Amino acid sequence: MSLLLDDVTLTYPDGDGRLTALDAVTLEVPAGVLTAVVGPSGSGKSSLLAVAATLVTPDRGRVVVAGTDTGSLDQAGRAALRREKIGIVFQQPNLLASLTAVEQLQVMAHLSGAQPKAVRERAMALLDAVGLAGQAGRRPHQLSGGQRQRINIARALMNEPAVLLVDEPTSALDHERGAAVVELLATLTEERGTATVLVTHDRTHLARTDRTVVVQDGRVSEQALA
Ligand SMILES: Nc1ncnc2c1ncn2[C@@H]1O[C@H](COP(=O)(O)OP(=O)(O)OP(=O)(O)O)[C@@H](O)[C@H]1O
Repeated sequence: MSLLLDDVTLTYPDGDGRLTALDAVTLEVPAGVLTAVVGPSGSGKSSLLAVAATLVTPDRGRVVVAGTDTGSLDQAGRAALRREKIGIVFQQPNLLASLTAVEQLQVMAHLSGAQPKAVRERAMALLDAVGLAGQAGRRPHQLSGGQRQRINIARALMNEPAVLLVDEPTSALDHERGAAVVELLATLTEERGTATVLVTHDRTHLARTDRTVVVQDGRVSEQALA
């Protein structure tokens, strides 16, 4: 088991009271499984990702990442766990304008003090895995939106995370490029054995995911495969 949310409740301050964003959510995501999370705006999808990423601490319940109960960690411990075990892909790639494709990946590992040669080899292998080996020397403005999102995904995999959390990666792409990104996520999840959670608005992508979870008013329910 790579990611477990166990009876997680998250509330935010709301006027004099509290707003319940996640309401006793239990979700297990095994290694090698691509789980889609869908639901209306404001239903709690981003909150679920933020809790899974250990960026937000729930009021109640357990978040277990690659066997570690994150409730037992202090802030530094959670930061280390995020660096080592969790890959996060946001909606917008947020690539650094002055760096080439391969450097966008290398910078991640340099931060954690790995050997430069091994880091470059790993970065090139990942660019190859996302179909961009030939674009390694290009800067973001020389790449398409779909290519930038592929680099974003490759960058999130640099530290070989057990858990990959992906927030609306296709929202800035046309349908065909979006479908190709979801296809890539499915392949990488299977090959690398990540426990992948994909938040998406686009239900046409669900055919390519292993499983769909619906969030409604902060509660999750399983949906049969489409
Ligand atoms: N920092 C915050 N403070 C207060 N309330 C918040 C905060 N973040 C989210 N909420 C509220 O919590 C609920 C769940 O929000 P969340 O962002 O998780 O939904 P979502 O499903 O990701 O929505 P969307 O699809 O629009 O991104 C909403 O009612 C939202 O208004």
